[in-house]
Amino acid sequence: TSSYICVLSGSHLISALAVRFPHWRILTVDNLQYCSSLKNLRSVEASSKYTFIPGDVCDPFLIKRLFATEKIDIVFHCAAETHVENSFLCPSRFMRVNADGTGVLIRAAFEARVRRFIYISTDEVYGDSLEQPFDELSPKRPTNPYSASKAAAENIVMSYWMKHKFPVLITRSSNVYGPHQHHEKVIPRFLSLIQRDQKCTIQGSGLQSRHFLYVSDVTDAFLTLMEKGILGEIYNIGSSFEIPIIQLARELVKMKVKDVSEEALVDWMEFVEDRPVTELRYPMISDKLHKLGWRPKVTWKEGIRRTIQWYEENPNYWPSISENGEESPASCDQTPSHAMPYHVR
Ligand SMILES: Cc1cn([C@H]2C[C@H](O)[C@@H](COP(=O)(O)OP(=O)(O)O[C@H]3O[C@H](CO)[C@@H](O)[C@H](O)[C@H]3O)O2)c(=O)[nH]c1=O
Repeated sequence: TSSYICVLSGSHLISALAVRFPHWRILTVDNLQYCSSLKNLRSVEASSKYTFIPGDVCDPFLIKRLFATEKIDIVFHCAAETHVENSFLCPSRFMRVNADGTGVLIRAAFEARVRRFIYISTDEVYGDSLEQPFDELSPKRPTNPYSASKAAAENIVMSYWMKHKFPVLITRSSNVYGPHQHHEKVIPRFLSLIQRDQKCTIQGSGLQSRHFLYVSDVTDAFLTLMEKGILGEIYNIGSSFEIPIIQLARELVKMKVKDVSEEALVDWMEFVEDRPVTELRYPMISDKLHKLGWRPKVTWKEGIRRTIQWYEENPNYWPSISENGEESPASCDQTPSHAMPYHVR
């Protein structure tokens, strides 16, 4: 039988669902912010099973109407403000989109008796750890406004499970990379900079490390959880591939620049101001998900090869990083239209 599935953002997931379940109807809601693009959905746009709805997860009228008019069985909630640096500039916007938006969505989904509500969260809710890896029972200790807003959203989702046994699942994944990703994230950013003969902008010492997962492995994990995940549970989606950021820059330069010598590598790095909080590493144990049969399939070597090739073939996919190598911070000073004039005495 065909199901009705609603995905809030998450273009790779939508493409994977369309391939795996060709009879399902897929609805997507996305407000097409600077870091998303309709081009990411080219593989599904012609399908009669697929509908794109431009809109905002924070819009209760739109979201309520959506659930009232469509018979939705499954929700994947990937809509979020995601960039840690921006979250220090616009903390309230992160709370509004990530926490309030989740509240709007889960209430509508609950009232419509959705069969599964899968919330896509992050390893950053644990805060960082130098030694001890996190499992799903580790406490949440977010250290930036982004992860704080994701932790708040998780709590809202869990409260619907605890109070109503509304069928929720939560995922927490490591850093994702692969084609299409906006160049605010470190791998596409370094690749785009190197491609333009510019230096990799290393924040702080570059000794902080990240675990990277190729995007198709993450969508596989989402599908595994949709089919086999235990309701009310949280699942880590981790990777054993960990690399310090400075080493990442070195590797990417070596892959992109022909015959570059070891000594010349340093000329490709520019050390820039660190973030307000340096999160050193996010080690995770993913045994719970492994028990459901999921394992990452794409090696770093293969994943980065595909990624590099994609960025070389699509150099102008995103508007380019500005000349000085910095992107303008997302603006967060929009005044609500109903705001009262404020006079300083
Ligand atoms: C863009 C950029 C980043 N970095 C560093 C900062 C971080 O230590 C590391 C990774 O940065 P980002 O690619 O922005 O990713 P990070 O802050 O880890 O967060 C990502 O990964 C998280 C999962 O851990 C997601 O929940 C977030 O939404 C996602 O943005 O690279 C640089 O040194 N230079 C850069 O230009």
